[in-house]
Amino acid sequence: MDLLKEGKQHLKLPNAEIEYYPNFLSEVKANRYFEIISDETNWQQDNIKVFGKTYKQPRLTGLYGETNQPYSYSNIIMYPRPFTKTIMTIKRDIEAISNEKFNTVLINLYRDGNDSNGWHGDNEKELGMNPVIASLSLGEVRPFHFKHRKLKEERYKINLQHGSLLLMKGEMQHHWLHQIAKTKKKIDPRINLTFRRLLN
Ligand SMILES: O=C(O)CCC(=O)C(=O)O
Ligand SMILES: [Fe+2]
Repeated sequence: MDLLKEGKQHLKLPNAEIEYYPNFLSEVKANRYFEIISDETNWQQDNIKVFGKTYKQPRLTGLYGETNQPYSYSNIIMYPRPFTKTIMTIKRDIEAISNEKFNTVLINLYRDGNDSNGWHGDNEKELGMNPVIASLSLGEVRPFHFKHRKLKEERYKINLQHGSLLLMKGEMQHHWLHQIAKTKKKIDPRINLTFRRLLN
């Protein structure tokens, strides 16, 4: 029985396509990857500027890539480290299921409910037109909110499960915004890996 296929959910929305695999990784594999990625990632906390004021980004991040091409977003420039063995293995499995190729991964660590990722689209120039972004979630379940920039009734939420894979496709990054909101609840850490393909 093909559990991955069985668990696949496909959402066709105006200007976006989403595929969600709630059980992409087994519980055992997801637990193991959570531990390895927590330990091996060279976590950094950058400063971000919001309306001229400087703040610490409300989460820790790490960037890994095939090339040494930097990635910049929200006035931050990140320089990649080479892929680790674990990241290569995860990347291979995500490429197999998605039929896409990725050369960069941005890793986020949300230490608790105070950590977040504000409304944004991953629409940086170096990702090109209609990028496919593959997002793997490990650890605490957090709601992923997304809303259309213009069609106000188009707002949704997916609770991203431990070991799940979310593929964002089509025009989504140009027409929609997404976020991981803060919460007052006492929650455990969550790690998210977003695989991307940077054009050179
Ligand atoms: O943590 C997530 O699920 C989303 C991360 C994200 O949107 C990003 O890194 O661009
Ligand atoms: Fe994003």
